[in-house]
Amino acid sequence: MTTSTATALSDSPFLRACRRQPVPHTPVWFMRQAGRSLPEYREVRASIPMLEACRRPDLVCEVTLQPVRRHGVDAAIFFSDIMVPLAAAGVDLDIAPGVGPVVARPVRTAADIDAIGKLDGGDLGDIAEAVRLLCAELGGTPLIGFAGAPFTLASYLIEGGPSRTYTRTKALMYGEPALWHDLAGRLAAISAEFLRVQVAAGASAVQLFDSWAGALSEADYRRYVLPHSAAVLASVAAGFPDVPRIHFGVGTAVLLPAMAEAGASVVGVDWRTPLDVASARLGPDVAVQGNLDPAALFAPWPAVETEARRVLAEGAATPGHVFNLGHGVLPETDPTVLTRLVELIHEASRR
Ligand SMILES: Cc1c2[nH]c(c1CCC(=O)O)Cc1[nH]c(c(CCC(=O)O)c1C)Cc1[nH]c(c(CCC(=O)O)c1C)Cc1[nH]c(c(C)c1CCC(=O)O)C2
Repeated sequence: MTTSTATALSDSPFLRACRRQPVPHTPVWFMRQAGRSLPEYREVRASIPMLEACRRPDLVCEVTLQPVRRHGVDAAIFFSDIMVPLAAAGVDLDIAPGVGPVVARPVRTAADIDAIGKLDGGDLGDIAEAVRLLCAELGGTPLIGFAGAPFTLASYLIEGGPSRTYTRTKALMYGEPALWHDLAGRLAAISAEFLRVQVAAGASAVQLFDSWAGALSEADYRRYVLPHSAAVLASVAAGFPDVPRIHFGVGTAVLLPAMAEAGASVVGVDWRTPLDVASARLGPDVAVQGNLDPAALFAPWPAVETEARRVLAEGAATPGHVFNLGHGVLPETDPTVLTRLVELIHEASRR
């Protein structure tokens, strides 16, 4: 990387906001900005299964760049899936269209847990290659690397697929805590390695997705989950102290302080909690990311604008704000609304 690229990156509004430094405008990117809302994405993916697409550096690079070109967002997020490192560690799984992750043999016993392999960075050469290609193309635009957090990953492995109630996951957690901690510890090591490979290859920040942690009480989160997510974030902090760590989940109003304590520099907030309220709970040393309701993008533009301006105003009352949705872009979203939203955020927050 040239010195001027390194300076441009370090001075980028996204990384400055993560560090709670003054910014020329509020940075904005969208979870799932690369994906089915874009016709150019659907064209590239037409005949290629998701997990295969994730292992092709040229394709990952193209798809990651699509929303940066189209919307002018302030950061790219690496195109992959939270299940990719588990597949690389030998778990037999698929990503079924319209369903999500499906695990061939759900993990329920000590033997199942023992069968989960270790992830060796050497198995992720194509991931590192894709990150390097991307960083060269992105120049001064930061790339966010990501991984799934142990609870969210465990829920897919134990349930065998998506779940609304997490009954088997919780049954293992409450009923066999030693097995639970063994599994969560292994998943933490896999996620940490996935993040390490992305950052070592050039990613400027990381996001740990604990999308489904909101299913837990604060006490259970602290007891069964926090130590494992903290291990993932600590491993990034130890290797790359200057790389911001974003920690995100849905329905986490009561978990926000614990999610920060796990070692986050930025906490992602869904639309249920106003950003100023979230920030008051998180304190002055943590930035916030969010939190426009993804469903609000289906309203007529004046209503989208009103909601976006409210989020900006609430974000302005925090130590640092990265504008985002409260969860991922829904596949049916009109991409022209996303472009218009980026323009609005940049203009309305210009200082
Ligand atoms: C829920 C889900 C998973 N995996 C999948 C689903 C969706 C099921 C469906 O709607 O058909 C499958 C999946 N994952 C991804 C795709 C392709 C892109 C798309 O269709 O939009 C597809 C089809 C990309 C992804 N999957 C993920 C990313 C990275 C993060 C991002 O872009 O924001 C991408 C590009 C990460 C991911 N992957 C998963 C979770 C829980 C997360 C964390 C983020 C979240 O809560 O939504 C599991």
